[in-house]
Amino acid sequence: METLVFGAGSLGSLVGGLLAREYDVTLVGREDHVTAVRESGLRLEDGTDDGALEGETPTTTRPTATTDGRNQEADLAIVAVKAFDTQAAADALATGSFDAVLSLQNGLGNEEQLANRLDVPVLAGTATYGALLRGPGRVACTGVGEITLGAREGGESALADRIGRALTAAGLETTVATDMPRRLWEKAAVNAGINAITALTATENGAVLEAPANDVARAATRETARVARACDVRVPNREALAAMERVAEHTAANTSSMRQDVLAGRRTEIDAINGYIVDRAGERGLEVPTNRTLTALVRAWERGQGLR
Ligand SMILES: NC(=O)C1=CN([C@@H]2O[C@H](COP(=O)(O)OP(=O)(O)OC[C@H]3O[C@@H](n4cnc5c(N)ncnc54)[C@H](OP(=O)(O)O)[C@@H]3O)[C@@H](O)[C@H]2O)C=CC1
Ligand SMILES: CC(C)(CO)C(=O)C(=O)O
Repeated sequence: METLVFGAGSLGSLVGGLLAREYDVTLVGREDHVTAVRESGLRLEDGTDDGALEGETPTTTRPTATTDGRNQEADLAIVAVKAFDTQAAADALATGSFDAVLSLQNGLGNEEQLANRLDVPVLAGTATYGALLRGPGRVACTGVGEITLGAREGGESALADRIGRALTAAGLETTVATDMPRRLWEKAAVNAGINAITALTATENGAVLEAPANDVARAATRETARVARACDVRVPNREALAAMERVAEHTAANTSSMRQDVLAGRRTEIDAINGYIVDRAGERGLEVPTNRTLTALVRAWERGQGLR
């Protein structure tokens, strides 16, 4: 399975590096990383606390690497850019030729943007692997998780089954799911409850389990589940709240991706998480005051940094 990974940052380099043990992989990334990969290969390192990858890493794989994502050809294109770069990725991929495109991004609306621009099937996906680009040509797996993928509208998909088998054969933990809309919305409900709050309050994920942040996190999660149902995706409040608190408990000592972005002075994925929920709620005449406030505050921070 020839694979193009569009967005060779942390997640894209990890997934691309793991796949390159088995398949021809092309990474589309930035200059310094691409140069390092071309010169010395891509080094995969074990960044897990418990040495979960010991024995398999460090290892060096040799994917092809380029800074130009236009006019590429592959069986599969995996999109691993931040959500605010999805449209640019779609525009570049539209100049190439692929049998399928798979998003592994966080947030909502990425698959829709890709599908609106591309003539090939777009699959939905999520990744619970932890990845960190430690420097040019060096990526660490900070947590072994899994990739879940399937038809973006839900239901059976022979294409998703085929890609799922190929990812599994390359040693990636993979699940093919028939309920991707529910999974994406539930993940968004988790992120809506954790990411912006921890970014704004400079706390670790576990903080949302305790007063006074817990009320705000639960309100954001409940609002998200309500909007999901208004979009015909069945996400009961009880399940969304349980998922948010389960993830916060399991990752209590972790720094959320949005807090990491804020700490690094980078643009966040607020538009694809709380912001997306505000937009869908607005279209349906629903009030989502908690998500609206969190979105406004994170956008105000981004504006203050000159990031938007
Ligand atoms: N990291 C993780 O552990 C996980 C991440 N995710 C999700 O995966 C997605 C990617 O996250 P992550 O890997 O952390 O993000 P990164 O910012 O590390 O990776 C994205 C990379 O793509 C590059 N890029 C963007 N546009 C282009 C382009 N047109 N051409 C070439 N390179 C480009 C970026 O460069 P530049 O920064 O210079 O623009 C960056 O290096 C997000 O949606 C995230 O939420 C999901 C699960 C786990
Ligand atoms: C699940 C969670 C909240 C883990 O930190 C995450 O997905 C993120 O930080 O973006």
